[in-house]
Amino acid sequence: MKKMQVEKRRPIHVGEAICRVMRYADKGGVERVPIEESYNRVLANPLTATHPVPPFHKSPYDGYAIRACDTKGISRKYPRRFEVVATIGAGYLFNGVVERNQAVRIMTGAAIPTGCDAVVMLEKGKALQKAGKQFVELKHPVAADENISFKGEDAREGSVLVQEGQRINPGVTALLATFGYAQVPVVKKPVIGILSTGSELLDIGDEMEPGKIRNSNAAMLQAQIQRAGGEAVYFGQCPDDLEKSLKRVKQAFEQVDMLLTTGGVSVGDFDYLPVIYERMQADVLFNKIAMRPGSVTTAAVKDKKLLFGLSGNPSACYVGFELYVYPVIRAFLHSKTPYHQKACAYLGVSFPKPNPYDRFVRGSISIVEGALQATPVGLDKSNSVTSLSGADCLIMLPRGTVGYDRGARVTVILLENDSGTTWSGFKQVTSKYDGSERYG
Ligand SMILES: Nc1nc2c(c(=O)[nH]1)N[C@H]1C(S)=C(S)[C@@H](COP(=O)(O)OP(=O)(O)OC[C@H]3O[C@@H](n4cnc5c(N)ncnc54)[C@H](O)[C@@H]3O)O[C@H]1N2
Ligand code: MOO
Ligand SMILES: [Mg+2]
Repeated sequence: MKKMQVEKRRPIHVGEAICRVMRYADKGGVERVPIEESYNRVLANPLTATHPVPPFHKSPYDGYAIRACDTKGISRKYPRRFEVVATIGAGYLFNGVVERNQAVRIMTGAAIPTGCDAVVMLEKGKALQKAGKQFVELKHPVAADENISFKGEDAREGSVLVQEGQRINPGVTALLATFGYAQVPVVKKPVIGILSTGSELLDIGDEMEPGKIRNSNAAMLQAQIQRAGGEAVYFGQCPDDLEKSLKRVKQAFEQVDMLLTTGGVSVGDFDYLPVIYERMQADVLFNKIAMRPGSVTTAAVKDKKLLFGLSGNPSACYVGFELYVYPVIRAFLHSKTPYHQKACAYLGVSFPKPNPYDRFVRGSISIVEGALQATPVGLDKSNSVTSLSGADCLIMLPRGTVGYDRGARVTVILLENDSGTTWSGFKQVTSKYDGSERYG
C-alpha cells in the first residue's frame, strides 16, 4: 500500500543532475563490422594512412608523359616531335625508361614512367605516324612537375586522417576502403531498453477505447535513441501494477546497458517507479529537477548501470531524454563532445510569464535576416505531443522573476546537429535549489 502522505521532493539544478548521471557514463567496447554496415557507426580507433595516397606518382590527365627538359626552346614556330614508345592505361606500368625526345601515351590514373617528370594533355599534342612509328608533336614547353599527382600529396604515410570517436560518413568510408578495412573497428552501440508503464496504454495498432491512449513514448524514444547512435530494445508496456512492473523492470534491466522507463515516476497512487527502485535497492540519484517539462525525471543506479525513470508526459519524456540520456549515449560512443551543440538565437515570440524553473521550450530554428531565430512549436505543455514533431531545438529559458520578450537573446540546444560540445550548458550547482541560481 502507498502512504497517503505525499512525499515531498527536493528539486536539484539541471547542471547538478547532468553531473550526477555523467559520473556513471561508461565507454563502450569495440567490435568489428563489415564496411558495408559501418555507415553512421563510430570509429573505435584513429584511422592512420598505412601507405601514401596516391601510392605512386600518377597522371591526372589523359596525355603524354615526357621529360620536361626535352621541351626546352620549342614553340609554335619550332615544334618538336617525340617518339611515342608505349601506351599505358590506369593499372598498367611502363617497364622501360623514357629516353630523350621520347613520350609514353598515358591515361588518367596510370603511374608516371621512369624518366618522365611532366604530362602534356592529349589535346595539346598532335599525333603523327611515320614509317610505322608513332609520334606526337608539341608546340609548347612544359615545366618539370607539371601535371603530376605526386605520391603522398593527398596523405602522407603515418598521418592520422580521422580521429577515434568520429561518426563514419561516406567520406570516412572512402578512406576505410582506401586503406583496406573490409572489417571496421567500431564502438559498440549502447543497448538501451525501453519499458512503458501505464494501464491506459494501447499498442500502436490497437483501436481507440474510452479512457485509453496509444503509447507514443516508446516509439518516440526508440527514434531518439537511434538519432543519438544507440540501439533500442523495446520491452513492451505493462499496466500500473507494482509486482508485475517490478518483475518486468528487473528482467529488462538484466539485458541492457541502461534502461528507460516511461510513466509512473511522480507521486500518484499508481506511480510505482519510486517503490520499484527501493525494492531493487537501486540508488536514486535524483527524482526532482528544477526544470519544466521533465521535473519528475528520475535517475537511479544499480550495479553501476543507469535506470532512467522518464516522465509519462510526452514532452517531459522527450526533454528528459535529450538532457540526461543523450550525453550518456554519446559518451558511451567515445565522443569527447557528448552534449548537444548549442547556439545563440533571438526569441521569435514573447514569454511574459516568469518561471520558477528553467524552461525548455520545443522550438524550431530559422534564419531571419542572417541571424538565428528560435520559435516555439505547438502547445508548450509537458503533456503535449504535437509540439515535438516540428522541434529541432530546445529553447532554454532560465528561471527568473521576469519573462522574456520577443527578440531576447537565448541559448538553444540543437537537436539535429551531431557535432556535439563539451559544454553541458549548465553550471554544476550542488547547493540546494532555492530559485535564485541562474545557469551559465
Ligand atoms: N500531485 C502531483 N501531481 C503531478 C506532479 C506533481 O509534482 N504532483 N507532477 C506532474 C508532472 S510535472 C508530470 S511530468 C507528471 C508525470 O507523471 P508520471 O511520470 O508519473 O507519468 P504517469 O502518471 O504514468 O502519466 C502521466 C501522463 O502521461 C501519459 N502517458 C504515460 N505514458 C505514456 C506513453 N507511453 N505514451 C503517451 N502518453 C503517456 C499518461 O496517460 C498521463 O496523461 O505528473 C504530474 N502530476
Ligand atoms: O515533469 Mo513535468 O513535465 O515538469 O510537467
Ligand atoms: Mg503519474
